[in-house]
Amino acid sequence: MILSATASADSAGTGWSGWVLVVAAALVSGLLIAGPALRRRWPVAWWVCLGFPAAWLRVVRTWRPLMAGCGLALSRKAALTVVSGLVGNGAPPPQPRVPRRGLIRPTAGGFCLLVRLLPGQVPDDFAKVAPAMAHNWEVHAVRVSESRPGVVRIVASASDPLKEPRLPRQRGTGQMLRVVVGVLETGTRWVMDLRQIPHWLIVGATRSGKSTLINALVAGLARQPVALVGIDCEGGMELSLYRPRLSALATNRAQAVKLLGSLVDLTLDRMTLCREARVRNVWGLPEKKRPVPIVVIVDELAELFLVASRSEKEEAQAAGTALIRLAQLGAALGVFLVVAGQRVGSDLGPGVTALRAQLGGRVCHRVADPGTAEMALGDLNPDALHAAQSISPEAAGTAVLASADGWDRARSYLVSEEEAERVAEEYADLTPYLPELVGAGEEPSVVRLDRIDPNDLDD
Ligand SMILES: Nc1ncnc2c1ncn2[C@@H]1O[C@H](COP(=O)(O)OP(=O)(O)OP(=O)(O)O)[C@@H](O)[C@H]1O
Repeated sequence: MILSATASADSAGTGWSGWVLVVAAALVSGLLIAGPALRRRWPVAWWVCLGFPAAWLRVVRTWRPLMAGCGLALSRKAALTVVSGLVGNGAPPPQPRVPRRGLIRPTAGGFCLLVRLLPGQVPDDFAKVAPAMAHNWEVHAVRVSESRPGVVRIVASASDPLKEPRLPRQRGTGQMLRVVVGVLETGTRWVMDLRQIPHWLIVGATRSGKSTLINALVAGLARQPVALVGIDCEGGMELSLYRPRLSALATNRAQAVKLLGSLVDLTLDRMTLCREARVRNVWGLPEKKRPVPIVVIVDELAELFLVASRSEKEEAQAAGTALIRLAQLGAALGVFLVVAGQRVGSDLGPGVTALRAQLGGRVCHRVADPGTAEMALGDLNPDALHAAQSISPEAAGTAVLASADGWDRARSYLVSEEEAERVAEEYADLTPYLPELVGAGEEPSVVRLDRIDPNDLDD
């Protein structure tokens, strides 16, 4: 009786495990068949279900031979080898030591892991063999950075996230002055955060993607309670698109000098306000008293600095000095600069290098001359220079970003001029009235937009 009960339980158990095996096999084969379609339609789901487990297996399987092949394994002490040879009676000598790796964690479009360095190794030793790792693990790219002393972080991207960056459904970050403008090579969002890095220099040859990036930035900022001011000395051809959402726009250098002068005065007034309230920046002021943040967008820096005749020299110097003062004072007083240019070099004028030093955020698209890439990235991160110089013309919108913290490759979302224009029109009601710029507005072609009744604001 007992025997027959055990036998029936056994057969039931086999039945269950059989079914589990069949279902698992069906699931795996279904996933394999639907794999390519799944990858196209839901890349993250594909990566989690199929891509990551396969990559995990490859890393685990190849870690030791890869480290040995790349010269990152350390052979055991000679004495130990001799002793093991004597004791082990001809047994194979002990394996060389390889760097210890931590857990392999999945990311949105790849995986990352931490690796402890062996004695005598530096992070550069790993950075040099990153291409070998990428080939071995069959991933698009591998980046190596120092995580903390003695430990490196290896980040692998399975495919190139910059190939076709998809516009996310929600582009806002919910925070003021932070805009998601594109995607980073690591698969994460590229956030331009003006509170963290207040001033930016964006360079790139013609058709490299500067305007598209500015479109993405403006489309994000236009929805926020901030003032946008444009300086476009090429007759306003680029920035006049956002005209309904701009609090002021200068379309030639004479107007730009006037507008920049007014902005410097406004900044000095804010300084007095902060001093009287005994706070160190506008963010320390009570919300009701806090002045509206102003983002000044300068398109084509060279137009401000270039001098064709002697008479223009003074104007160019005045524009340069005002920009530098704004950059120096603005961050704490709620004035932010985004300066774009095709060619930025010290030959434009003595103020350019001083201005560059104040623009902490750098974005370098494909450039026509190495000097501009050097100007944008060279002083912060020489490693980024090579990456910037290898951007191809087909990859418009791709850029190298650098700040004091490091560098990244990224690509902006393709926000067309029509889309930017539509957003500017839609949010025109949010355009703040800036009485301080009234002086600059006296020139007929400096546009001042009194979209908001100042009395409403006072309430
Ligand atoms: N992020 C992107 N993704 C895909 N295509 C892009 C991207 N950025 C730019 N492009 C393509 O490149 C073209 C030129 O871009 P854009 O007008 O931004 O260049 P630009 O550097 O401002 O040029 P210019 O200095 O001549 O005004 C766009 O019309 C678009 O087709």
